[in-house]
Amino acid sequence: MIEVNHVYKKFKRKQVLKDMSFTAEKGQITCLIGINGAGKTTIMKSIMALTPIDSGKILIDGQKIDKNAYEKITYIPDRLTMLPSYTIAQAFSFMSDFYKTWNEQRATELLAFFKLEKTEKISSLSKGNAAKVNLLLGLALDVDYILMDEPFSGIDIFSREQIAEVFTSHLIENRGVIITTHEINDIEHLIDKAVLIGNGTVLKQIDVEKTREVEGKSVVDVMREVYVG
Ligand SMILES: Nc1ncnc2c1ncn2[C@@H]1O[C@H](COP(=O)(O)OP(=O)(O)OP(=O)(O)O)[C@@H](O)[C@H]1O
Repeated sequence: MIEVNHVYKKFKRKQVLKDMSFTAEKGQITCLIGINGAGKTTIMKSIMALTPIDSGKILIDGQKIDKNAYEKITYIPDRLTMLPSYTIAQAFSFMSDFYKTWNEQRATELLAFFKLEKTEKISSLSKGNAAKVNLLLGLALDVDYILMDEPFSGIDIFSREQIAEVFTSHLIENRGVIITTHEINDIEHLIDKAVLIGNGTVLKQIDVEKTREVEGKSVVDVMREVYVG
């Protein structure tokens, strides 16, 4: 489990995270929802210890993140950071050299799933295909937790559907996934938990299935109550 406990973070005088607390379970997809600037990326980077927090505690399976934790967790940023001159094949060998947890077989499986060719150059990928390669490079690591920043952002409906399919496949099973979005519609049916963020804090955590069954409400219904009032 990832536990975020009473986390505070300021950038200069701006309090970006204020008493932020939530959990994300293994085997579940947790979605952080909030408008632009709500602090979603900051919390992801804080979980990865890429951004130092001012106070509070973040635990991964009960442990503070250290260099060994990087074999357990990975962060997929909102854009592909691989060298543009690389082909996908070169990106694969870079990942294999760099990460002990790289799983070439899974990478090849994902490549076929996304109908991409290893000979394609990163610089010539369309936006949607670049998003798929970005996701692929993260998903091909044998880690327990995957953090994804806006995996559906700015890509067409067919690519979104294809990416959504990955979320329901064995490629995700048993792993803990945290994704951020400000567009819930595409993924409401895929997620187990929604964490509604506003003003740097958690306004509400929703068990999606329970809320649907017991209260008859969708995530969007609850969002309307929380954000619109
Ligand atoms: N390195 C930084 N230095 C100064 N301010 C920062 C830094 N990183 C983030 N911020 C500020 O922190 C706030 C939260 O940013 P963050 O990127 O976490 O939001 P977000 O919810 O991910 O937004 P978006 O949906 O637009 O990606 C913003 O006001 C942003 O300007």
